[in-house]
Amino acid sequence: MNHLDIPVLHRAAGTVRLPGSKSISNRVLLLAALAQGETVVADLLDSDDTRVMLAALRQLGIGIESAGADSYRVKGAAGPFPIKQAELFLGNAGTAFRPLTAALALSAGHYQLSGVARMHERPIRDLVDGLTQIGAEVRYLGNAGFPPLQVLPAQINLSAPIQVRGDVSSQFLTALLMALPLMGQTAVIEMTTELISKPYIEITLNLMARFGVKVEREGWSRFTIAAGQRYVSPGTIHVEGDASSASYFLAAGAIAGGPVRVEGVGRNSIQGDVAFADALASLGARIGMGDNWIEARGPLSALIPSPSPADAGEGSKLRAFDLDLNHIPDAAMTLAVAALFADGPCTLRNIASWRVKETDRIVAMATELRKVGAIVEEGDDWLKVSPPYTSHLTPHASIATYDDHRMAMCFSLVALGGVPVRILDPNCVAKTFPDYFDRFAEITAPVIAIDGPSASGKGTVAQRVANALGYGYLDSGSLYRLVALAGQQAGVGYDDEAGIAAIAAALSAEFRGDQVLLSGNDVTEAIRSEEMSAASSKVAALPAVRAALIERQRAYRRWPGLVADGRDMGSVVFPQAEVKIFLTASVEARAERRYKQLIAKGVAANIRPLLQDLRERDERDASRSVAPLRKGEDAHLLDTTELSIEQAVDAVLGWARDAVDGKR
Ligand SMILES: Nc1ncnc2c1ncn2[C@@H]1O[C@H](COP(=O)(O)OP(=O)(O)O)[C@@H](O)[C@H]1O
Ligand SMILES: Nc1ccn([C@H]2C[C@H](O)[C@@H](COP(=O)(O)OP(=O)(O)O)O2)c(=O)n1
Repeated sequence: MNHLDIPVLHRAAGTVRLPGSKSISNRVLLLAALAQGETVVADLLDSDDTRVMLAALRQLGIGIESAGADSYRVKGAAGPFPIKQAELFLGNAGTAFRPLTAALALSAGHYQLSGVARMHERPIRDLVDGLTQIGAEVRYLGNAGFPPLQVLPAQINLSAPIQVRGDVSSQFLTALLMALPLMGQTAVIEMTTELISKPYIEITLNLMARFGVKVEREGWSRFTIAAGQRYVSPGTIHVEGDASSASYFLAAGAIAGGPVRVEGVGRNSIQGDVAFADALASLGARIGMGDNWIEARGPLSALIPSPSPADAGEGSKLRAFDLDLNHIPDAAMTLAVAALFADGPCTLRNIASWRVKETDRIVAMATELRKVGAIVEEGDDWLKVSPPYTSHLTPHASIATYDDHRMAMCFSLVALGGVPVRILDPNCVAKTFPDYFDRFAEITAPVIAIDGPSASGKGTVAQRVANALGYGYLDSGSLYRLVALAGQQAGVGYDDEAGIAAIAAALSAEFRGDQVLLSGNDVTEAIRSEEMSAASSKVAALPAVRAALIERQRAYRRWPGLVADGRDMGSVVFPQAEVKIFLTASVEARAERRYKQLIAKGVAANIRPLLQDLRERDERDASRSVAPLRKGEDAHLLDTTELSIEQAVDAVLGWARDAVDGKR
């Protein structure tokens, strides 16, 4: 079976930009389609479900254009869909199928809705019954109670309240609520059974309000949409990051030092799962929150006085917990794995819904947690997890994931316990977060940052250290050199900041062994010319160019680790690096090294101009306004003037070992 091996991880720190929330993405698309005016939907989730929704809306006559990465401009119909006849194929996208059924039932046209075989096994009777009560014509084309469906024009009558069950899925209520304002009349919905997943209805009501329609509710049993309301575009709407996806990163920060920051959700979030941060805080994690971000760090250790705030709390455990988690069933899974890192037995209560999700998550969780040494008891609607008696997790466990994206994501946290772990069928994360493991690596892979002036030996030492440790290697200077060369080829002046930054953002660079390719062409030698050395130093001084290259550099942070060399690796690009080194040598020694390098390559060289050039470049790199070259307080100084390459490499490896030992 396909698998992913996650190596031993000691620390989690960094920033993750979350993918858009699935629940919000498809709701916003539909509301924008029905609204009056044009809506720019920014940060939309790119997933199967949203692609299906976009295609269906276009087929129904809604003008939708791309407005940049993950952004769309939706021209609202200001009412029901303009196309009155359509056959829609909606794959397995429940978040498209249900709301579209309701909106089409009120659009006075002839429609057919179908999906993949699995979609035809998913019940829809409660919604169809609700629509039938108000006179809508919705017919089953296959098995009664299931898609595919046919929708016909009908006379809608809203004089009596619509009676709907709330205990199977809250999506049926969401679908009705979003469609009813199309009629412009007063509409009332009454729940006949207890409503589950209330936070999801809160999302629906909140988004409807953003589009100008207010729903009055009496508790969670009766909802009224007053007459005369219609959807109006709010202009631009940003889709929040997915709060359930945030839980893995926040837990990683709480377990393994942090700080880990997620961007895209925060204090103003409308998603119930942000309450996961409160749960983590009750375990002792230190949580920070802004409007659009949440940050987690490990608990402050009460016993060990910490020498500096940065070290505070490292190594201290989470507090054992006993929590009712009914309000955050998805994010609660993350807590079950976090329990491995607690100081005693932990109980998760009121999680019966786990039994009817992608798999029986109570059984799955208990089975897999035992594989890593946990002591687990389970009940109908609870789970009790105790860390292993020895407090050492079992290494090399093979974790089954049950075609459940959340199982795969949760169990990645095990590696933070200092043991390697194997995740079986890791691609199941594609359901909500296709590049989850890459993002997780970007906050957990150890980084050795080596900065210093030209010809100090950074590249030579960094490559040898990377080889010795089996880590990846990033020569960040080559990116600036590539930008300079691409700028020259495109005829853009080095003082045209916006022009060069655009080139940096779109740079098509590839490192293949020792070869460097620019747009597919080998430029390994070309970027090393003295002309490009000088030009790269110029483009590197442009703040917009540096900003454009940051994410690209961070994406090199992969398991089992990265050695990165440059000027601002430790200060800007990887401020959380485990080991930071400022590598230098006297300018004379450096000039002599360059001289020897050039002669060895058969290039005629002269020591004086080399000295002059180095001094000028040192000056420019050290005096620029953004990310100037200088030794940070937290960096080790390594002066190689009198050292051999081996001695320099040994010094770096020694610091790297100390850093890991300190984490044990
Ligand atoms: N102690 C040393 N540490 C690192 N490199 C050294 C040392 N002594 C001599 N060198 C040589 O210095 C030259 C410049 O190193 P390089 O890695 O290209 O520097 P940088 O990446 O900092 O510009 C290389 O040819 C390298 O072999
Ligand atoms: N992280 C980095 C890496 C390089 N730069 C700048 C500094 C240099 O002038 C150019 C080229 O860097 P490079 O490391 O390839 O140059 P040297 O090999 O040290 O001469 O880019 C930077 O500003 N920030």
